[in-house]
Amino acid sequence: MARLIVVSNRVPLPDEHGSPPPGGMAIALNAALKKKDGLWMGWSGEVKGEEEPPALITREAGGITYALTDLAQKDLDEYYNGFANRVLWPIFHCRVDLAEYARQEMSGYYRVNRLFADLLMPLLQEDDVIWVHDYHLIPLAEELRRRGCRNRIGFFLHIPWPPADILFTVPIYDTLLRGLSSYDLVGFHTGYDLSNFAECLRREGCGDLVEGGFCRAYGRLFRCGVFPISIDTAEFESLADQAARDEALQENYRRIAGYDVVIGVDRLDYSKGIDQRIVAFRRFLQANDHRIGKTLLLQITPKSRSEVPEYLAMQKDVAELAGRVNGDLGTIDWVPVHYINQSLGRPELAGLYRMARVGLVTPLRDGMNLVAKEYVAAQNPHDPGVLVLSRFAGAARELEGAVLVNPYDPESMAHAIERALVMPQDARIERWRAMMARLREHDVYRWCDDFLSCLHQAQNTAR
Ligand SMILES: O=P(O)(O)OC[C@H]1O[C@H](O[C@H]2O[C@H](CO)[C@@H](O)[C@H](O)[C@H]2O)[C@H](O)[C@@H](O)[C@@H]1O
Ligand SMILES: O=c1ccn([C@@H]2O[C@H](COP(=O)(O)OP(=O)(O)O)[C@@H](O)[C@H]2O)c(=O)[nH]1
Repeated sequence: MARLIVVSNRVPLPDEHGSPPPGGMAIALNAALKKKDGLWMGWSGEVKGEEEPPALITREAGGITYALTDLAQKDLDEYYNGFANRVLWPIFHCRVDLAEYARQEMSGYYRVNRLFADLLMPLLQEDDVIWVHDYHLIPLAEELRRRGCRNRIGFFLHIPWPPADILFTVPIYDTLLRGLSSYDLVGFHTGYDLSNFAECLRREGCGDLVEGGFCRAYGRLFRCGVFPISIDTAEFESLADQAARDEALQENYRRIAGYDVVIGVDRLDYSKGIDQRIVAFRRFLQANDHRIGKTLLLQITPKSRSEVPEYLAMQKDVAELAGRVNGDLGTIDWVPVHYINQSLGRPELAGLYRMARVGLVTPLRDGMNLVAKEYVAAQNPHDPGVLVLSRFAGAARELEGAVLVNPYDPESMAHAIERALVMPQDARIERWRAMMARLREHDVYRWCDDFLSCLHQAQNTAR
């Protein structure tokens, strides 16, 4: 049986009992890895001394082998905080204005990819199938091929692929495009991402899509496809049901239970449109006097990538904005914006999603956005809340029952919030059923199976 090797920057390690960590993708990949005697390789999350030689520490847990490497601070700064999160992340999210390109950081990015390839090569067996995840590791297949690797290698991009004129602002965009052509399958969340990718190849004159789900570029033929990631839908439904019956949890929520709750859940990231959302919520309150004192925005926002300057600046800006709205509009017994910088566990999130009458998911741009899907899966089928969703989230391509909004237009967002709050129950149920049918059929296990079966079919032209 061919083994499955998953490679990603972060590795979701199991807890001390060997259970997979929370997160639909981690659970689905864990299940696939267990079936296939698999191995998951990536960064340990630890920093090593500059002088310590690179090494892989392997450990077994729950039927899976984890192969982890520490990174030196310089590697982390240049590869993760630098090129990945100060060039690729902003540019792929169409924020050219925030990109800070430095040649040294780009070198660090390639150095860490070479390090991953060096460490992985000795572990590989002839029939292993390799699945590489995300923008941190675009060059990995090319590096593995250089070292003689002839295995099938798939790549999945979790963030959007940008339009050609935006990608071309990365000084080494052609190296990235060429790097992807070393894979046997390249997967995206949406058809828009795939067509942007193809447009980049065409404009560069180095390739195009060809019949049958293939792409020909840089002299190689490889598969390309659309694989929208999803959640463990059944698990989220059941977590929300349990939360609704959990007296301790309900007691915790007592203080907000009497209000109409509008919920936002996002990492503190500029791509998520959190400040635009707070501005829109303020407009909504100002335009709807009768909501004053009755409706609140519960914004759960764990801090993220705090070593990257743009993220650090955002921490201050969003906190100040929330404080200003509360200062201007709040009263002694009502705080309009509950802004929380903590990461909550899934059972608690599921309960809060269920309690909220509106899920406000308004990224400026997002690969998929799993929160949108979780909000839907957590609703009470007899009295569901309404999802207000940015048209620029990958999830908008699938969740047709959502109220779609333009996150750059605060007035239309304010209007959408009011529309969601007054929507009659039968309309809410109809919208929810359509979205839930999609999520039940296309859960994260389906995503994983679809990608892997396509990768198994992919003709390995490197063999
Ligand atoms: O690892 P971090 O730097 O802390 O960031 C967390 C993850 O953020 C990104 O998530 C993306 O993947 C989601 C699942 O496919 C998708 O729904 C979302 O739209 C994306 O933003 C990133 O791509 C991951 O690699 C990070 O681990
Ligand atoms: O306090 C929190 C906030 C978020 N999440 C989870 O983080 C994921 C966020 O994924 P999404 O695709 O929405 O965005 P990303 O952060 O990956 O860009 C979702 O599964 C959330 O349930 C969580 O577990 N606790």
